[in-house]
Amino acid sequence: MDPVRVGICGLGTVGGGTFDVLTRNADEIARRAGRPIVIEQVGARRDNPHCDTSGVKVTRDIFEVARNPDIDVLVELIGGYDVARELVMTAIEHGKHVVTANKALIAVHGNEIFHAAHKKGVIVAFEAAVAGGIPVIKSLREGLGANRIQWLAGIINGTGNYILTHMRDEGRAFEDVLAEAQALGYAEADPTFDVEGIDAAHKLTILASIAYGVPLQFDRAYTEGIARITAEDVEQADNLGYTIKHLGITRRGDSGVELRVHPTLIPKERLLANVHGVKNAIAVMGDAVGPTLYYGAGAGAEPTASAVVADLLDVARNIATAHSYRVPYLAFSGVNDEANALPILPMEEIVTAYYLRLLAVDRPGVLARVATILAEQGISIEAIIQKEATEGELVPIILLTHRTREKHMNEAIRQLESLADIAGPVTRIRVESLDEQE
Ligand SMILES: NC(=O)c1ccc[n+]([C@@H]2O[C@H](COP(=O)([O-])OP(=O)(O)OC[C@H]3O[C@@H](n4cnc5c(N)ncnc54)[C@H](O)[C@@H]3O)[C@@H](O)[C@H]2O)c1
Ligand SMILES: N[C@@H](CCO)C(=O)O
Ligand code: NA
Repeated sequence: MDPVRVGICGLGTVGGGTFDVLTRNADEIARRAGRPIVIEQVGARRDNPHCDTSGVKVTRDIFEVARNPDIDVLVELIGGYDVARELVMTAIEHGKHVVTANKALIAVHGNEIFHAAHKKGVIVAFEAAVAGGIPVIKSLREGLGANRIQWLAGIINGTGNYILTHMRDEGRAFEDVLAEAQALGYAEADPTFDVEGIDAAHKLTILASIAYGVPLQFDRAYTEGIARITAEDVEQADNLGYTIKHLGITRRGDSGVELRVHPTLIPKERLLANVHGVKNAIAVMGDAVGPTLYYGAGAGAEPTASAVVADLLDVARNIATAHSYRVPYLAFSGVNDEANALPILPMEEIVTAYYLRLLAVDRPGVLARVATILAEQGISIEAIIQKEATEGELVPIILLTHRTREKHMNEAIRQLESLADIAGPVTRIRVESLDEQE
């Protein structure tokens, strides 16, 4: 059979890894695909010293690849929103299939891209965009196709988990570990995307669309980063039997879909609490299958290339299949714009448990006043820790609450912060039991 001719745009971390894996495993990949998958052209601003591109056409103009009639599939690995969007739309206009690792692109411009691709009858594949090498999109879209997905929760940013792991285990500074993650090629071009949860929210947006059939709605996702987690909170969480992880969580209820990324206390015995370093893991709850878990490297050159090349294999196998018989982009037939009108819930409407840390003046009755405010909002306390104070010192009070609606917690925190007995802002970290029954 004719080879599938690939044009790789962007030869950085993932582009370089993809080039290497495709070259190194060419024979085995060809046997799997039933035809060779060949790199016809590379579009890159500069050479990658790790890649031997002799024998391949190299251009500095990536749009030349998008228009090249000898290319069947454009692999977009430049990253970012605008140029990547233009590149992918140009490739689609020219009838090319597209493989991308760009979650920002899919989460923000995916609805438009899938519409254009659907019209043209071309494939847009993006396994590498979520959780790097873990085949979670394929699992959710195909393997779990029988299920009504109830919720999913995951560690879906490798850089953030790498930072949290090394800060906790080695007591190292945030900036120091971040620089290491950047040097290893894990971080986004703008690493605030990693630490502020934007990257995780891009990925969660994509997962929620595939899980429930809702349109991509990145602008409705709630995003909170890891930069404000303190060593004290890590220690207190540990004392209470929890680990703090940066989670993306989405849950489908009768009135809407929760879509949120934030630091989360999870029971230490959960598998997700034991996912360390650059590893990612996503727990998915389906009504028929029950809980399933997907684990592996969430970032890095070759793990991510593994997903890019798997998508190329899918393209090679489906290139001659009529478009209407292919697996839909977001799991539901069509492009998800009318499939499921369930709204994304505003953060005030989500229901979860909370960890609170307050600094109180050591006076009789403080605890009672705190408990009254919580009770008035219908919030019940599961556990409380109050440390001994030395004369005149502020004492930390740590509270774990039962599940409540976020708006009630917002009001309780507002009232707690206005108490004369409470100094400074109240620290709030959400708690998820990730119970299989929930
Ligand atoms: N690094 C990872 O572990 C990882 C994992 C999963 C997904 N991704 C995604 O993969 C994509 C690429 O990430 P990366 O880490 O390889 O980034 P990178 O910065 O290492 O590589 C991007 C490359 O594209 C080139 N480039 C950018 N704009 C260009 C243009 N207009 N013309 C020509 N070349 C251009 C850059 O010079 C660079 O070499 C991003 O969308 C990222 O989110 C990365
Ligand atoms: N910067 C991302 C790359 C993988 O998507 C991460 O650290 O998870
Ligand atoms: Na993946």
